[in-house]
Amino acid sequence: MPDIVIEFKEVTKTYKLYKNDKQRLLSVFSKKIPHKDKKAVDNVSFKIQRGESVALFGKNGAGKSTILKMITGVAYPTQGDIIVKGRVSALLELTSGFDPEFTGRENIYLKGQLSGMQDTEIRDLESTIVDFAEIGEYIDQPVRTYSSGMKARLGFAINVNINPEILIVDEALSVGDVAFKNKCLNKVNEIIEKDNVTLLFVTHATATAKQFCKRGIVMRNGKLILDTDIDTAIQRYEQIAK
Ligand SMILES: Nc1ncnc2c1ncn2[C@@H]1O[C@H](COP(=O)(O)OP(=O)(O)OP(=O)(O)O)[C@@H](O)[C@H]1O
Repeated sequence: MPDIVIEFKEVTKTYKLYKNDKQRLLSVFSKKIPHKDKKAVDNVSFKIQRGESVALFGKNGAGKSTILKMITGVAYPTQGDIIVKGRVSALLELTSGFDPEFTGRENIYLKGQLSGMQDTEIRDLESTIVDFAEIGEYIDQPVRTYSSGMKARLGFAINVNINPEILIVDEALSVGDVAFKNKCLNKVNEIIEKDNVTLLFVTHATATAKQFCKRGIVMRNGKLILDTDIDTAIQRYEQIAK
């Protein structure tokens, strides 16, 4: 029996578009406010097995981020079912979820707890995370005093070191300088080389996708149009992206 860790079953996500914010607010009280429906994800089904590395391709607005948001639980499907098994680490919005008044070190505990870890487990990883982030004495300063690059470094350091079972990487991942970026890429490589770690990678950079993934899913206007080996997926994506 294949060990499926992510499954989308006929998933649709519809956003309601209102004329303006006032109309959007009024819609909370009345169902009669005029709006247009936008299907960001349209009847999408796929299964990803434990240990697979899958690239998700599509032009701007194809529905990739919406899929990731539903996997991480930030957005919910309007129709269909989603099954996600295991600890998800999303290298997406690295700077979100920090409490600005807490120090970097305290935020390590905060994020660890939110990921379902015990304090003892977090304590064991604390020095690894601090060393990885390379933000020096700022680790004991409140996060509100950090530059955006420092926040991203700490966010990345936490997310990759909490032993994720499912790793979600967005190409928007540009954390700090070249040296740190290379360190991040090496770390992602190291994680996905472990058996049993599943990778979902969203990118427009087909060469990088090929480096990490064997399978590719191509999205267009919210629909899944192809789910196949990485070479065929890249070929198709390059055709539609022209
Ligand atoms: N909160 C929202 N309200 C209304 N429409 C939305 C919302 N979020 C996304 N959309 C729309 O849904 C569609 C899919 O968006 P999504 O962000 O998933 O695309 P994407 O493939 O990730 O694009 P990109 O490569 O630009 O990040 C787009 O047309 C977008 O405008």
